[in-house]
Amino acid sequence: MERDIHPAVTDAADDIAEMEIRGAATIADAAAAALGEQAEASEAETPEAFRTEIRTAARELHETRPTAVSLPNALRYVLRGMRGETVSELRASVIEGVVEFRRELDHAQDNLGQIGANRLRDGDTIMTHCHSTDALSCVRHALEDGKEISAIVKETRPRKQGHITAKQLRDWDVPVTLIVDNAARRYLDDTDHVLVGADSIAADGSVINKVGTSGLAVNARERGVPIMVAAQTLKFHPGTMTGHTVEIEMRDEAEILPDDEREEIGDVTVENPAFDVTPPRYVDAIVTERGQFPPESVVTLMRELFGDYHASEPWER
Ligand SMILES: O=P(O)(O)OC[C@H]1O[C@H](OP(=O)(O)O)[C@H](O)[C@@H]1O
Repeated sequence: MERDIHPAVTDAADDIAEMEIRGAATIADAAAAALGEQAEASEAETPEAFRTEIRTAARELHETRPTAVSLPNALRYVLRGMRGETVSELRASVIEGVVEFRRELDHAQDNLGQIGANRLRDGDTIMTHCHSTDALSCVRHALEDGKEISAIVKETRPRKQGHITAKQLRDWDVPVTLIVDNAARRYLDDTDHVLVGADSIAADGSVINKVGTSGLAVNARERGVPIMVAAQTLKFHPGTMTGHTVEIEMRDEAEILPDDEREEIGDVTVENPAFDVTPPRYVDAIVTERGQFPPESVVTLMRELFGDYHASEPWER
C-alpha cells in the first residue's frame, strides 16, 4: 500500500517532522493540502482502495509530530467528509473538503485577529514567544485599525523561531526589541500584553504551547501583565474531554547540544521538550474566531464543537 502514497504526502510528512513546515495552523493547512493531492492523483480502481489510500496517507501525516492537535483535527475534518459510492465521488468529496477546510482556516485566523486586536490599545507593547500566525493575526489587525504597536520578541531557544516573528513584525514596520529568553522577566515591566499562540488547548483551559510559555505566564502574572492566547478552535483538543492528556513532543538532543559541543562537555543527559503546559489560572483570555473566552469556559465551546467526538480515529479504521 505504501507505494500508492503520493510524493506530496511523504514530502509534507518529512517537512513537518523536520520542522521545515511548522506552526500548528500551517501544519494543518499543509496536511490537508497533501491529502487533496493524494485524492487528485489517486489511481485507485475501487472505492475501498481509494478509502484505504486516503487513510494511509492521513496516518503517515499524523505520525509526524504529536502535540499540535490542529494536525489530527485537520485530517479528521477531511476524512469525515469523505463520502460517495464511486471513486470519482469519493475523490470529489475529499478535494472539496480540503478546499473548505483551508478556506475556514483562513477565515478563522482572520476573525480571531480582529477579536484579538480589540484587546490591544494604541501605543501598546506586546511580548511574544516563538512564532504564531494566530498571534500575529491579532497584531496585523491592530495595525490595520491604525494602532501603533511595539514588540519585545523572545528569541525562543533552541530553534529561535522568535527570529521569524521579528522579521514579520519588521516587515509591518513594528518596532522590535529582540531579547534572550532569560531576559523576559526584566522586560515585562515594559510590556502591556503577553501574546502567544497555542498548539493545543485542553478541556480544562490549559494551554499547550512552545516550551517556555508557562514560565513566561507565571512571571507575567506576578508582574500584573495580562496573558492573551490566540488560538483558533482548530487548536481545541477533543481527546482531553475524555481524560486523555496531550503528548509533549521530545525533540532531538542535538538541537540543544550539537555533537562537537557535546564532545567537549562529556557524558550528560540532554532533554529537549518542545512544549509545556500553562495552567488556566495564568491565562487571562483565549482568543478564538468565536470570541474571547476565559480559559475555564472553553470546555463549553468544545462540547458544542466536538459533541460527536469519539476516540476511534477515521484513519485507524
Ligand atoms: O498555529 P500558529 O499560531 O501559527 O502556531 C502555534 C504554535 O505552533 C508553534 O509550534 P512549532 O514551532 O511548530 O513547534 C508554536 O508553539 C506556536 O505558538
